[in-house]
Amino acid sequence: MLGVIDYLNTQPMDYGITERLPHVPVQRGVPTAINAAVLRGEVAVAPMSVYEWALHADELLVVRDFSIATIGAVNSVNLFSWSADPRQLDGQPVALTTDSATSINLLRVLCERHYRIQPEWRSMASNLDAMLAECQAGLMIGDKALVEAATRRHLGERGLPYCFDLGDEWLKLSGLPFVFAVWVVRRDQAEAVREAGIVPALRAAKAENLTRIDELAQLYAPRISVSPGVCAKYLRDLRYHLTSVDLEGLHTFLRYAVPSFQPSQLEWFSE
Ligand SMILES: C=C(O[C@@H]1C=C(C(=O)O)C=C[C@H]1O)C(=O)O
Repeated sequence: MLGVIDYLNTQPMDYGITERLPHVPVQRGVPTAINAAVLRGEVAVAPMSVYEWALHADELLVVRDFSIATIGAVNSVNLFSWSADPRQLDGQPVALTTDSATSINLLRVLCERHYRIQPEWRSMASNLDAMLAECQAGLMIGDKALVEAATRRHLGERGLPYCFDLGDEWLKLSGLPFVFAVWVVRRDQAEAVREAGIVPALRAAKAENLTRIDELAQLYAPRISVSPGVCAKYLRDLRYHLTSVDLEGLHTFLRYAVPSFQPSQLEWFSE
């Protein structure tokens, strides 16, 4: 079973994959749902939040050269806030989307090491109106965050919230790229994944789709009601590889976020 995160950012790996792998069942969902399906053993290969992978690295192999990553602005991991400076969120209620495992921990790291504040965290569904009615700020990810950042709505009487891109904030702290997700294979299902040819199919889809970004953007834009231009720029600004500088960013984040993780626990999936 293949897991797919139902966001625009995974389209370069996922578009056309059911035609390439007609006999492989696919499960779709938000990152936390796919993370849980992998850990339960229902899904053998999927993109996974790097935070969750690091907690379970001994059960999982990592596919070489696949990621959802950024250098600077990512455009879809945004802290919407009534405060003009994140430092003003000290002691304030801040909502964290239940869809994310990596980005919520990126915000925790930024608060600890960059802003030096301690907000009061609240887990909430990805609804910006509800988050900002209850809290001083709210973290959103994925398509909903992309749409909110592209449209910048006024919310009730308080008007337009400030918007901080966590890709940018991480670059300011570390000077490095940030890796949100890697593709993992369950160690106990690696042989079945190899036999089904899933990773070569993902690799072929990625190679072809990255040459057709405008087409992917045109097809996806109506689903989220933003322009194809916004979708195409979003896809072009993201990184889908795991080069040595991405790995440096990943290991730096994990040193802060998952101190028990050792880089030697990273084991590659052999194709
Ligand atoms: C950049 C993003 O990366 C995602 C963020 C994730 C997380 O925060 O756990 C997991 C998978 C990625 O799809 C995004 O979805 O906006």
